[in-house]
Amino acid sequence: MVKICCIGAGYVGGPTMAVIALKCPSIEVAVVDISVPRINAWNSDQLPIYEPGLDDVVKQCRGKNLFFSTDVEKHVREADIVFVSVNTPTKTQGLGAGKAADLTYWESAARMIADVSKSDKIVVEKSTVPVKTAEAIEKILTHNSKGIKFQILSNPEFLAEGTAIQDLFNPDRVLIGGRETPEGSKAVQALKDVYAYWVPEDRILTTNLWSAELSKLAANAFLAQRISSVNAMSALCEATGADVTQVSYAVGKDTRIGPKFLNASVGFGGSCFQKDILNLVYICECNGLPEVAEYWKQVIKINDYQKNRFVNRVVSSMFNTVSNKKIAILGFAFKKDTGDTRETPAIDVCKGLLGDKARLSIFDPQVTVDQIQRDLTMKKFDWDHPLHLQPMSPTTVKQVTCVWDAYEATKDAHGICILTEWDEFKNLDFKRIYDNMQKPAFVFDGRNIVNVDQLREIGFIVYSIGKPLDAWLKDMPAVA
Ligand SMILES: NC(=O)C1=CN([C@@H]2O[C@H](COP(=O)(O)OP(=O)(O)OC[C@H]3O[C@@H](n4cnc5c(N)ncnc54)[C@H](O)[C@@H]3O)[C@@H](O)[C@H]2O)C=CC1
Ligand SMILES: O=C(O)[C@H]1O[C@H](OP(=O)(O)OP(=O)(O)OC[C@H]2O[C@@H](n3ccc(=O)[nH]c3=O)[C@H](O)[C@@H]2O)[C@H](O)[C@@H](O)[C@@H]1O
Repeated sequence: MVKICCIGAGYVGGPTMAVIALKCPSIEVAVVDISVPRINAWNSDQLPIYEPGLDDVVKQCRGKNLFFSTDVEKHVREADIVFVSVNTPTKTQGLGAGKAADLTYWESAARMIADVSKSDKIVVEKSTVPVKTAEAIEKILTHNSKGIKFQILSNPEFLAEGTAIQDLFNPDRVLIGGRETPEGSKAVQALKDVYAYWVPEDRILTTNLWSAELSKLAANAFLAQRISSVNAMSALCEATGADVTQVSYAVGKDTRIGPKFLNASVGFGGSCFQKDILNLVYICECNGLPEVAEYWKQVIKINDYQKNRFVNRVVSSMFNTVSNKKIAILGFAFKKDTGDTRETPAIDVCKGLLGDKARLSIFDPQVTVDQIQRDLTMKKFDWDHPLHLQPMSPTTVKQVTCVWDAYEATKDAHGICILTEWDEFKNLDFKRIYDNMQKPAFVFDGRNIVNVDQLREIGFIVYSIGKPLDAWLKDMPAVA
């Protein structure tokens, strides 16, 4: 029986391995992690991450051919294939600080694999890593190998949160990069055989190691670039009276461009887009390509501009001050159908409003009070470290309350900011909400989910990203 071990039981390791176990009943899969609470949660009824369909997959295989454990060394030693899916945060100190990927967790995993192994293994990069990481990992493994042979493969993951199970069941492609040697090809084939249980062969792409590593960074950069492009257009739409939804639709109808990923928003969030682009920028700079680095940097600059622009709209619309005003924040997760708040635009928007002394009442159906307080007090990039290394009891922000209901959040509020596109926000009783708010009552829709005309009819002053401006807002400056 082939044995797989995955180091890192996070958003990628957990769902990916659960799906491999489900689709390959004859393979034994162990997911290991240094975080005891995380593994305990994977072994309980309350999984550590919220992902539609995941509970069902885990229930079908846990205890049969899927195991979650903190006994990292035992499972690594026994495995034929070891996936590494640990954190690769942005460095906060030293060379490349603020851009380069911090490979501390990867390196310690590689050293441990070399230490405990007693048989040949295939080691698979599942984490997103800088180009040429495989070379460094190879060196660590071979210099400590005691005669054991390791083959390194790059198998980046393309799932998106909220649709992870669907994406894993039916991936657009699986990418496997390996050394172009007979041993390398054999290892690539072994991993191909795993995916071939359920992925059609023409969707399993094989490349050299460096192409696979770079393709992952490139794919995220292209996706984020689309969002920054449409968000840049949203500012121009507001200035000219065009409607960004109509523009996106018209542009996306061109089959060469396509309709997906063209929704204007308050900005993209999530654990990877910014991190991976910063990493790409750093690699370009290190390779003497400052113009290319500058090009990709713009994607992040526009994203920051969009978040600032949103905050400035809120403040300038409300008579240039939100001091002591209650602002309801609907949605804190970085997108719907996840409880993940890593790099969510809500953090920057809330901090911006708090900077202008607002009082915030926050509601998100999947995010806890503790998480929100941690996010609003944590230093940039601290979130991307294993849980037990993060500050656990930071000071709470007094002007922030978190509630479990949108009606409670909006009661007596002066304004509402919609920051996540949760479906339930589309069906709120906005007449009831309006009646219980201070007047004039404002709605700032950062996700373009409300029916602007209906809300205006109720009496709201409405701002919706990239849509023709409310008469109220027309003469207000919206400087970013
Ligand atoms: N979150 C996402 O949607 C995607 C993430 N990725 C990439 O996958 C990698 C992992 O991301 P996530 O799963 O989101 O992170 P995560 O933070 O949810 O999970 C990483 C896990 O690794 C564990 N860990 C760290 N060092 C370890 C060690 N030496 N031994 C054992 N366990 C260790 C941590 O405790 C943590 O539970 C990152 O490189 C990320 O860029 C790639 C595609 C999608
Ligand atoms: O490497 C990763 O971590 C993953 O990053 C993204 O997945 P994810 O961040 O989970 O979610 P997305 O659906 O890509 O959304 C990212 C952000 O962009 C925003 N977005 C997305 C699409 C859009 O049209 N407009 C827009 O503002 C979302 O609201 C969200 O804040 C990629 O889509 C995955 O392919 C990749 O594997």
